[in-house]
Amino acid sequence: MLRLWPFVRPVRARLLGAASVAVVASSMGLVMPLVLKWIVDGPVADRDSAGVWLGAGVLLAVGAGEAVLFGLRRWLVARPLAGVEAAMRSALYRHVQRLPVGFHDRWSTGQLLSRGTGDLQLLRMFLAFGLTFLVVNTATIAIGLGILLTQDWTLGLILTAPVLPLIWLCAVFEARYTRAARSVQDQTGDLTTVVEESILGIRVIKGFGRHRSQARAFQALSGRLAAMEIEKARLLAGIWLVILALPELFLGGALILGVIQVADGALTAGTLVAFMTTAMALRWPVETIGFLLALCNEAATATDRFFEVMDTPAPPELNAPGGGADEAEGGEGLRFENVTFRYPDAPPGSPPVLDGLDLHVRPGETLALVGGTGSGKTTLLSLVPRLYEVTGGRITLDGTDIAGLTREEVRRRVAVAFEEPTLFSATVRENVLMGADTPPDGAAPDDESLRRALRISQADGFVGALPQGALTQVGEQGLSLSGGQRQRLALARAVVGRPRFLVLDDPLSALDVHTEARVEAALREVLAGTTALVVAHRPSTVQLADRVALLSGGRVAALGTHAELLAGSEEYRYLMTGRREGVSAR
Ligand SMILES: Nc1ncnc2c1ncn2[C@@H]1O[C@H](COP(=O)(O)OP(=O)(O)OP(=O)(O)O)[C@@H](O)[C@H]1O
Repeated sequence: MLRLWPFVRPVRARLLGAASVAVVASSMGLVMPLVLKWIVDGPVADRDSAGVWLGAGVLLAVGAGEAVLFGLRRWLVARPLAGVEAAMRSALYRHVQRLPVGFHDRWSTGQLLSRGTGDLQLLRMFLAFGLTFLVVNTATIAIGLGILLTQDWTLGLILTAPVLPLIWLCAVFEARYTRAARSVQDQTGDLTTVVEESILGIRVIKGFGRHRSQARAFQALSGRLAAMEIEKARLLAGIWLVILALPELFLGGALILGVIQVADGALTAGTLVAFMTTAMALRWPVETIGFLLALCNEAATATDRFFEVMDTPAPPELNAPGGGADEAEGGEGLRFENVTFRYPDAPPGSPPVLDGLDLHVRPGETLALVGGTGSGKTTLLSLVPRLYEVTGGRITLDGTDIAGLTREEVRRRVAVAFEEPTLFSATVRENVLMGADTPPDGAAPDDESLRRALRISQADGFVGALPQGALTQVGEQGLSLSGGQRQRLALARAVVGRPRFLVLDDPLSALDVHTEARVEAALREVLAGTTALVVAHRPSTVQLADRVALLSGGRVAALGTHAELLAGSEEYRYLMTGRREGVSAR
């Protein structure tokens, strides 16, 4: 938990102030028994009613002072710690955004969500309350035991006796509770994933009438979580029982001994009252130790879970300072040289997806990539904007190795549109302009580029018919669009920045043939000046391209025009026409 220091550092003065105020407030609670002793042995014994009133007034003042100080403690930490939580959440979000796609392949959304919400809330609670009171209660117990020992050392020793066994029991409890807390927090993440997936996949669940079995599966998972929570509660109840009962037994023993001493005249009644009230005042700090230890454990687990994500190394922002720029303007196009790629989480021994692949897309050329399902087309495309890093070989943009360019530079030159179009909860305009360079502060938003991009992707018609045109909110919290409409907006996003390189993964798969033909006609205008690599499944999409590459066995198995490949490659013919015998290319 010491690793939280960089986040806590900015508020250290406030935290220290709050802890000091709380120690003073708690100690004021311990002054009360001393005032009581004075009242019993003094004014009560002397039947001095004015003295009793005075004593009562002092008690009231001490109580009010304690309340004000506890309020001050809360005021001191509430706002700064909300800031600490926000800063940690931002750091986590920033890091998750920077982590490579390979990380997101491995991690479930629910685990990331629960770490960014529940775990951080727990940490704030611990810092605001748990940490302070661990310090305050320890100090209060130490001061209280000191007072008890000075009032009557024999009775004091009896009350101090259970301290050592309690410490040992707490250590045993902590080890067990940590395991349970970790399991509960991990299972909460898994449950979040199930909720997220079933909401995203609600159409499939309903379509296959699986809502009952899905609900049963969810119930089983949440039942396991509940059982773990009960296990946690059982552990907490056990330690609480011991923490409550053991001191209570010794307190009873001290009371019997004290009464005997008072009867023998060895102790004043006031001292016994003060002793017992001090001991009672220590009950709350002792009782809460169990709860605080539990909170401390959960916070430690939350810290571990937070740093598990934060410790995953993100790729450096800059690989080669100064490498970049448009030094080879109008250069060599896009070149794959002996590219090999294997997914980081691929089963050991499995062949690489791409194996020594060579391909050259000439400047201004549009090259269609065709291949059987699972042949690695999407994988090859993902390597160009460096969503994954090549395992071997290199990829060059206009002669510059992309490994030597900053990711920012690569992504400025290369625009992408994937088959699964993702729209964010924002306006159409914001979704599309994500693909353009961010204008410098204060610059006018580029409406002309937006109109052009919407026209090329044939989206201007339906966007114009939306309730607020391009300013209509779409995405999860907005208007639902059809698959083809979403695909066209994703295509608009890819072309809006007039990129030099365009990488499209079957961008027209959801369109009807007429719309596809119109998009293709408009796309030709963009593709004329752009070097493009386009995954194609249908002959109509292939028509867009100058040449076609057939991907098979992790390499380019054939390269040529559509007609050449139809005539010369059986596999290509089969993919495009479903027939193996020769066909005449039209
Ligand atoms: N994130 C991943 N981790 C591990 N293996 C993956 C990952 N993504 C894809 N693969 C594997 O890599 C191979 C190539 O997948 P890819 O998606 O590139 O094929 P594709 O040619 O685009 O297929 P399709 O035409 O069906 O979209 C497949 O065997 C697939 O199982």
